Amino acid sequence: MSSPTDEKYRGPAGDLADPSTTVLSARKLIKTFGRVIGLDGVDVDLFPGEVLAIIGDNGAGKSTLIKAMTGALIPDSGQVFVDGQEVSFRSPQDARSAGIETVYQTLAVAPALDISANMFLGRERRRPGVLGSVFRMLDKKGMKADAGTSMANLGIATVQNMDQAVETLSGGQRQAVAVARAATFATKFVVLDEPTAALGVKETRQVLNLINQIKEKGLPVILISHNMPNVFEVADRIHIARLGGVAGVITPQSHTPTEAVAIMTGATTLERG
Ligand SMILES: Nc1ncnc2c1ncn2[C@@H]1O[C@H](COP(=O)(O)OP(=O)(O)OP(=O)(O)O)[C@@H](O)[C@H]1O
Repeated sequence: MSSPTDEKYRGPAGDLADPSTTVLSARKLIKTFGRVIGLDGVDVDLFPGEVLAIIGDNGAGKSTLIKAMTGALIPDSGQVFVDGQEVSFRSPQDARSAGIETVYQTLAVAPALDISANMFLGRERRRPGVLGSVFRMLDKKGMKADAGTSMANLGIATVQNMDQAVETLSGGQRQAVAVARAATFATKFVVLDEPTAALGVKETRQVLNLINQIKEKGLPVILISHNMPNVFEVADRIHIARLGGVAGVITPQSHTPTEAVAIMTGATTLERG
């Protein structure tokens, strides 16, 4: 029999799911860097339509976990399932082809290019007919229109002109372009690694709104963040990474931010069932 306190700390959120019911599942992921253990047998589930936050102290293994699930790092062992099918991504491009978009802290935007060129970077669309197939002409008009529609659909009203070079945008607007690009091309889920770390209050609000918009579109989101108020505002579940492992999975309803930090730092242990 468990006491109410045990129940609270165990929570329903940490039970592992059948990968056939998840968008993404990782099982027993291990990644070492020489003697350093990056991942020590980590399990993760991402359910349809949810925002899953990944929190943890510096060096807890958050980035390594994301990279090992999205082809940027190849795990030493373990399994990754997408829509119930086991995958083994060998590169980030493999994951992109499978409908997974990741926005890293170090933004992969091309500053000198305009917004629509950035949106379609690496996925440039050619003009129809011989103009595209023989002369390799780009469908700039179509890309511009679609970039504008994507930004508008995501409620990004502050960027008016798709011809504007990305280097002239504010940090928040640049982040918005990167997130909009991810949301436009992802068909499975979007991963955001510290999307608000370098942003001011207003810009952070814009990115949080974007996360909610992506969720409303039905795309699940994995959000890595150190910002507890942000995490508690947008996450459905919170995966707490610690020392290469998992300290537990909680929800904003089951725990307070203070309790989350205590679990994250090892001051409290989250008992698992
Ligand atoms: N390429 C690498 N070579 C050697 N060690 C690495 C490498 N990448 C990560 N590590 C180590 O693996 C552990 C987990 O690092 P990781 O970057 O995943 O942590 P994190 O939780 O994302 O941290 P932060 O919040 O500081 O970004 C750390 O001890 C780190 O030093």
